[in-house]
Amino acid sequence: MFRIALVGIPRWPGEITAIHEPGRTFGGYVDDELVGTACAFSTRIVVPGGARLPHLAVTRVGVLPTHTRRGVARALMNAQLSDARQRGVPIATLRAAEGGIYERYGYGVAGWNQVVEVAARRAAFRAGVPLGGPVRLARPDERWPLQRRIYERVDPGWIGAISRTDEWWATRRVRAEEDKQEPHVVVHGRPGAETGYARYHAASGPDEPGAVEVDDLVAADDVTRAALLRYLFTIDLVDTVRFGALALDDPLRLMLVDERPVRTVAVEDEIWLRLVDVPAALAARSYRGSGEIVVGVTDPVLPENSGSYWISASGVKPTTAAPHLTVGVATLGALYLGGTRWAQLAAVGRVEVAEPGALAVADELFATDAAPFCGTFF
Ligand SMILES: CC(=O)SCCNC(=O)CCNC(=O)[C@H](O)C(C)(C)COP(=O)(O)OP(=O)(O)OC[C@H]1O[C@@H](n2cnc3c(N)ncnc32)[C@H](O)[C@@H]1OP(=O)(O)O
Repeated sequence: MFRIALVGIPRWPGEITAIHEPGRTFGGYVDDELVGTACAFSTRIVVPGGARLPHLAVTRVGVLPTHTRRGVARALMNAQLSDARQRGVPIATLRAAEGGIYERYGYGVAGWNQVVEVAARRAAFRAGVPLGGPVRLARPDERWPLQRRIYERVDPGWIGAISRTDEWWATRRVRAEEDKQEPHVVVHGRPGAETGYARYHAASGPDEPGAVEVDDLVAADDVTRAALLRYLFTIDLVDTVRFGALALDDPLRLMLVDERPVRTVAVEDEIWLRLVDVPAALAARSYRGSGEIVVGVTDPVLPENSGSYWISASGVKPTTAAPHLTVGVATLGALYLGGTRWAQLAAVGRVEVAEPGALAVADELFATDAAPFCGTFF
């Protein structure tokens, strides 16, 4: 059904149950006919301060073209959110097929990624960039279990990173292996103690001889990362290395003598974030500085989130005090990982400001060191 809703998805070759987590698929029915779905993977997400919170990775939202625009998706999204709330999941995120759909359900854009192309033959590393240890290519039979083992060992801790489930790996594996171009996995670190990998394949466009696309890049440290990049930039006959998703503040440019071989060809919204349990999610992240503010939140879909919250570096608690700043839950979702500033959203009318000085306090409280980035597509 989802393949009919989202035109262009290839037929799934195996058992569909392998890619659906039990209990996480909602169906929308009209007269006993299945006309819509909303699915999810149960993972964990890293929030500012490093806590890993239960997280719903929402995916495969679709309604048959014969039944769109009559509230099926709305019913599915609302049911999914209520269910997550009851199960104690404080955060949901998704990747949006279109930008105009999900804000009405309380999702805001909390993180972006950039698509980057590197003219590999011109990419010379600066003297201070680590050489890294030797790399090796994974054998086809070990490719997938090895990626998973390394991902779980590295256990990415950047803000916005998520864990990956059985169903997620099953989906990725089949989709990557059915591609015309075989995936290759290059690995860094001693066998049994690998510290990172990059998965890439030859670009398939007829006008792209000599181009490879990197679909996944995971490194435990700077040494590993440098080693994997050095490998990718020195493959014979490869002129262009395209990274499908890097963090906005990725240091790649800074590693090179000349930055110009690195070109950002697109910036895309990546993390659409929904605070399912506002007090739990606010209390789970860290805050900076000595300021304090009262934030008012409105959430028509999950009204139990509506209210005022006192926020400071020492904690978060509900309050009856009048809010300094008031936002819809989608705007709070956009702010939550620190990727957007309160002052910016106030300037475009997305924050109701009762106390103008509170904007600078809020920006200091919510500030983080790194741009939020997930790096896991679902
Ligand atoms: C996370 C992911 O899975 S991304 C993949 C999303 N899926 C797709 O793009 C597949 C193709 N599209 C579809 O299946 C459907 O059109 C859906 C799922 C996007 C929407 O389903 P519908 O049942 O038509 O949505 P529903 O009738 O509940 O509409 C709810 C609201 O969203 C709006 N809306 C629905 N689709 C869109 C859209 N593509 N762009 C903008 N607004 C939209 C409706 O106008 C309605 O607005 P309102 O609340 O102001 O009345």
